[in-house]
Amino acid sequence: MIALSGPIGAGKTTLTELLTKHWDSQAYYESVDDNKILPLFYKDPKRYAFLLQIYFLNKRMDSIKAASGLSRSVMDRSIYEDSLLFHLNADMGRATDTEVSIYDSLLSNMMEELPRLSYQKNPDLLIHIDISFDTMLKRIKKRGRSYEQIDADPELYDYYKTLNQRYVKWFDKYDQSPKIKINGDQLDFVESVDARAKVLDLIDAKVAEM
Ligand SMILES: Nc1ncnc2c1ncn2[C@@H]1O[C@H](COP(=O)(O)OP(=O)(O)OP(=O)(O)O)[C@@H](O)[C@H]1O
Repeated sequence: MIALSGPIGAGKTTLTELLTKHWDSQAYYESVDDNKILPLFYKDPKRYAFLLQIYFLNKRMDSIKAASGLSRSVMDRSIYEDSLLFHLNADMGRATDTEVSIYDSLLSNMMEELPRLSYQKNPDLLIHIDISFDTMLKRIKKRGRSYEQIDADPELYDYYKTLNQRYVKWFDKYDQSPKIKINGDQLDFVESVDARAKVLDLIDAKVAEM
């Protein structure tokens, strides 16, 4: 099982599609457009931050159970990033200490690897797509999901900026599995065929050495 990570608009969904076509393996997507809580969260983050995390935690655990054990299955986002996002929201006063501590302990309880379980919850490889803050803003604008737009809510600018910075530290510290970083600014695999081939080569080489 392989998990992708990266900031909003990094291209996780596209890379999941590319990889699973390339390997003829199974993709696990968390549909953003069907998520009824996400627009509510963007409108009133204080009220919906905790509920949104419980929603994601539940959904991602479903994907982990389905994807685990399947060779080269790919999840379009890792469960650990939810925690990164939730902590950022909590630091912005959108969740209480009690909610954070319940979330943290629930996550660690759910992710504990038990020898008697037939499936493993941590991925075999994490593929992280690193994009700069500028690229992130451009992609968010280009994609045009209404609730993500800074024009509609200027406070999102700081939220996105801090999020992007926290991703860098998060990836450096990540140690739950082997990992590889793709420079999404230099290798625009969404637009460029050459970049696509290079990214697939990099990932194939990493998988071969595991
Ligand atoms: N745990 C979370 N807490 C708060 N918001 C979240 C969380 N997970 C995802 N989101 C929000 O959901 C939306 C989709 O995010 P995500 O990065 O998963 O998909 P994406 O932007 O479509 O990714 P990509 O373009 O890389 O395929 C974003 O607005 C993001 O902020």
